Amino acid sequence: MTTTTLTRTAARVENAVKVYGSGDTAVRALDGVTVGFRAGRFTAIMGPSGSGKSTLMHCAAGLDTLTEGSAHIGDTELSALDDRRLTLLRRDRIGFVFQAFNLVPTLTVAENITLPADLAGRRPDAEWLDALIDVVGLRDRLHHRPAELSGGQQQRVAVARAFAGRPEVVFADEPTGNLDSRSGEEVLGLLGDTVRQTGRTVVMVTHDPVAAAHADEVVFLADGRLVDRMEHPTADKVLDRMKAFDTAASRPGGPS
Ligand SMILES: Nc1ncnc2c1ncn2[C@@H]1O[C@H](COP(=O)(O)OP(=O)(O)OP(=O)(O)O)[C@@H](O)[C@H]1O
Repeated sequence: MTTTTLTRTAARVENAVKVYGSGDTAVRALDGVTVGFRAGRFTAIMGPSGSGKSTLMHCAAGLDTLTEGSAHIGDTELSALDDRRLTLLRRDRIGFVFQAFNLVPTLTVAENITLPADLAGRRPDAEWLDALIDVVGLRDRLHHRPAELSGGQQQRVAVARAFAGRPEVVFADEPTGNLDSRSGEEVLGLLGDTVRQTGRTVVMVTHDPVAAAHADEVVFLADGRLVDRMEHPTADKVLDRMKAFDTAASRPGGPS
């Protein structure tokens, strides 16, 4: 039994293979990845460009399907769900933050945050929302529209929206990609604070060692394979590990 199966995981994939295309042009974006994302923690997925980070996130979150293997949110195996139930699972149990903030420009900050719940016909938990608004520091902006906010503030709204429904896991794909470094730091600090203050789970794809250093743990992909995990990362340690991808010793199947 591996550590992964002994620890409670909010999301996991087992023997995940993803092949895009077919024949001569087929790309094996995931090549047998088994990884669990621990509940109540902030995990970063790192790796060189094209290593399969976004593919892993999309398949783990039910935005895309695996070619082989399985993906689970909690105890639910995603391939067992039809399209309708998968849509409901994404809506009810997962939050998303993307590089583009994806806010609705005609709605206020408050309306954007509660939009998923409103669309689902659910009343958001008022106490939870109230606490969340303080964590993201948007109380004095609730009646503004996205265009009246800075990029960093808009991404804070997207973070609040992702957590508003108390999801089991929030997936973030390069959430600071459109932000200057200071705003990026704020959003990353916010993701970490939200995890630590609320016990929620975040899985973030990034190629930036400074961003990864905000996480509790980093998992490293190379050539579609999981090659390492690192607890308590620092930017320097992550950068050093990334540099090692160029050496033969770090290649899958190579000496460790
Ligand atoms: N829709 C697609 N069709 C064909 N190939 C794809 C598709 N999406 C990704 N790929 C390929 O799969 C591999 C993994 O891509 P992926 O986007 O998951 O990597 P990544 O680590 O997130 O890269 P980056 O850091 O550059 O965003 C790459 O070779 C990519 O070109």
